[in-house]
This record gives sequence, C-alpha cells and structure tokens, in this order.
Amino acid sequence: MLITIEGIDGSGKSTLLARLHELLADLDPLFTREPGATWVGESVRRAIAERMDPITEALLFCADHAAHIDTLIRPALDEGRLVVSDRYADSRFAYQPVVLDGVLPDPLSWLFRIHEGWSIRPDRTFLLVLPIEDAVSRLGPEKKREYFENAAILSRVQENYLGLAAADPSRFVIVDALLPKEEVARFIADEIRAGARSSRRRPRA
Ligand SMILES: Nc1ncnc2c1ncn2[C@@H]1O[C@H](COP(=O)(O)OP(=O)(O)O)[C@@H](O)[C@H]1O
Ligand SMILES: Cc1cn([C@H]2C[C@H](O)[C@@H](COP(=O)(O)OP(=O)(O)O)O2)c(=O)[nH]c1=O
Repeated sequence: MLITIEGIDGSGKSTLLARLHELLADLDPLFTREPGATWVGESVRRAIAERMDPITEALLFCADHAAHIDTLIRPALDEGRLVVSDRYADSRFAYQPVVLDGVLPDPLSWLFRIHEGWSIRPDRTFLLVLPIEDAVSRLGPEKKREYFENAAILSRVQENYLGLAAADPSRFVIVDALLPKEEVARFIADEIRAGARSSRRRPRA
C-alpha cells in the first residue's frame, strides 16, 4: 500500500513523518521522500539552488520520481510492504504549475502527461492544510528560505493542492495542520493502519 504525505512548506510534514516512524514501527514500513530518495535528488537540489530554468527543474523532479519508483517504491510494493512517502507526484502537480506559469500554455496537463504510463498512483494521500501566514511564520526568517517558500507562491501551491483533492476525493484526506502535532500524527497513523488492514484482505490489482 502506497501512502503519500503532501502539503506546503511549513505544514508539518517532517514533524509528522518523524512521529509516524515511531507510531507505525511494528508495520515495518518503507519511509521515503521526494526529492532525494536517490542520488538524482542531488541534481534537483542543485537546480533549485541555482534557479535553473523551470522546465529543466520540472524534468529533474520527474527524473527523481522515476528513479524513486524504480529503485525503492516498486520493489517494496512488490514485496507487499507499506510505503509512506514524504511528498510524491502531487508535489509536482501543485508546485510546478506555479513555476511554469507563463512558460507553458497548460503546465498541469503537461505534468499529468509526463507521469502517464509509469508513475504509481498512491492508495491514499494525506494533505496537510493550514493558513498561509501560519506556514510562513513556522518557516522562520525570510533570508534562510528556499525560493518556493514565500507567501504568494505558497498560497497558489495550496490552492493547487486543494484543487487536486477536490478532483480526487476518494484518494485525498485533508488534515487540519493547525491541530496539535500529536493529534495530527495519531489520526494519520490510525487511518494508515485501517487502510493496511483492509488492503491485506484485498488482493493487489
Ligand atoms: N501541528 C503543529 N503545530 C504547531 N507547530 C508545528 C506543527 N507541526 C509542525 N510544527 C512546527 O512547524 C515547523 C515546520 O514543520 P516541518 O515539520 O519542518 O514542516 P515541513 O516539513 O512541512 O516543511 C517546525 O518548527 C515544527 O516544529
Ligand atoms: C517533490 C517536489 C518538491 N518541490 C519543492 C517543495 C519544496 O519547496 C522543495 C524541496 O522539497 P523538500 O525537500 O520537501 O523541502 P523541505 O524539506 O525543505 O520542506 O521542492 C517541488 O517544487 N516539486 C516537486 O515535485
């Protein structure tokens, strides 16, 4: 079963993942992330740091995803393991349309097409949602932030996430990221456990 955790920068994903490691340890999940689960992620980080052109950057994120699936996700799913990924394809569908706005006529369709035929659809996606000003204040001083991490961009990214969730309500679970950390983590851990139990009763398609 493939679970993904999504949300804008500052929504609490790293904090949540650290707690899920403890809460779900008995299920022996593969915890992984995008970008950077393989060495391809290093080129993505470099592209972000050097402000490479947005198409190069988008394609590097996609290459990172392909390598991630091939080397880690598919083998783990084939063994029947639970996989939990901190960011996944929806990060592309939420962030890159903002970066590619004005560069391509329809960035989201372009991104969907690039993923077609090889990407693996998550069984469930938990989307952490919070007011932009709370996310920005959690991120700390402006000069230390990556260039995605400003209020105007994050607000458009979160709108894109909410659009993706509205279009696919059976996969997305929207979580209030303002709730106390422990409450967020326990709710998501319980949902993952319930999903893992029912997927064991169902043969994989
Ligand atoms: N539920 C929460 N309530 C209050 N603060 C939180 C919560 N979750 C995370 N934080 C704090 O917000 C900051 C950003 O969290 P982090 O997990 O790094 O977010 P992300 O990985 O999504 O960028 C950290 O200082 C963290 O301690
Ligand atoms: C996976 C992915 C991340 N991103 C962005 C989100 C983040 O701003 C940045 C780095 O991701 P990440 O490493 O998750 O950031 P952090 O751990 O600092 O919160 O890349 C995209 O724009 N597209 C993508 O496909």
